[in-house]
Amino acid sequence: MYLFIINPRSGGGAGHRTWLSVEKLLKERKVSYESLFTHSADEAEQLVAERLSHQENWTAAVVIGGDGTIHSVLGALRHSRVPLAVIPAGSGNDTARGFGIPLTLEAALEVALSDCYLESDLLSGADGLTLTAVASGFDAQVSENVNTSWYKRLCNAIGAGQLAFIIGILHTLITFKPCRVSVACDGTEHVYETAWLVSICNLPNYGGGFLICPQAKADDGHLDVCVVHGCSRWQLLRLFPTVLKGRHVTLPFVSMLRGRSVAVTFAQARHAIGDGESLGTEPLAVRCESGALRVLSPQAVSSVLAAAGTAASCQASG
Ligand SMILES: Nc1ncnc2c1ncn2[C@@H]1O[C@H](COP(=O)(O)OP(=O)(O)OP(=O)(O)O)[C@@H](O)[C@H]1O
Repeated sequence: MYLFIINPRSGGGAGHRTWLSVEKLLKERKVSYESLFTHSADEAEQLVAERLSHQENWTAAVVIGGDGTIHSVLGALRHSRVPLAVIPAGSGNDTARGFGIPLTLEAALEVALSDCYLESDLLSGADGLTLTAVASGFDAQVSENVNTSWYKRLCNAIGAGQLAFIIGILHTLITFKPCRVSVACDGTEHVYETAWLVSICNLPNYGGGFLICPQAKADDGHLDVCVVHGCSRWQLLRLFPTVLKGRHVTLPFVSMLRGRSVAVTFAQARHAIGDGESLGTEPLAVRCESGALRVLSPQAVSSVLAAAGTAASCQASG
């Protein structure tokens, strides 16, 4: 039995439209399912936990929505052994990209109905769980600005979600000021005097496909950290095209760190986001919860083929 969790307003209404098409395909294929429409993150966490506890035989929990919708059910799915599947219907869809899940409905549904999952790490902090990345500083401010903007709705309406982030970057570049930050990685402190951003990543990408930590792997038991510091506004602007390909990592004003626990304290209050959702402006303390969430992903197939004993599995369909 599959549990479909639908956020009808993700992607500016794409969630609802996607569900109508998916439901048709499920009926054609005679797949057993239950559906759950959710209207807020809090409601979703509670309803999903209730549904999962009512019966034992869930094959997967399939989210139709964007990164925020997936974020809302992490607490309910963590350690449940019910795998998460994703049919992307958001504007950024970074979770889907990071797990190699196709962005087209039919192909994503094939993955959701398959049985190959990765045992993904989760980022755990005072504000709960995050799957993709906890970002603080400039890019969190971009997200805050985009999420409260008129241009996000317009870009979603014309199917150009990524364009909203580009507009948001330019908007934030004019107003944001860098400041001192302390980043403690597995207890070792690194201090940067004029820091723009600190990103703690489980997946390589966020912000609609930017490869901020290109070497990050969901199932490696580590967090990858990118710090951008000591550069001018103009250098920061020129950095963004390089991030699309992950080529920024060798620049002199980019520092990459790695660890299992990361604490970030800015000298001035700075916004943070997890999976694109606001985490407020308090200092961050994030640790890696190894293999805490099963995720149905095409990457699991290659992991299984590549090495025995990897944190991935393909089982007979039930
Ligand atoms: N389970 C949920 N049901 C309904 N609304 C939710 C749920 N989880 C989060 N939300 C709210 O809906 C908003 C939009 O959802 P979501 O983030 O999935 O889509 P998006 O913003 O269009 O895409 P993306 O996050 O991929 O850019 C969230 O920012 C949050 O405010």
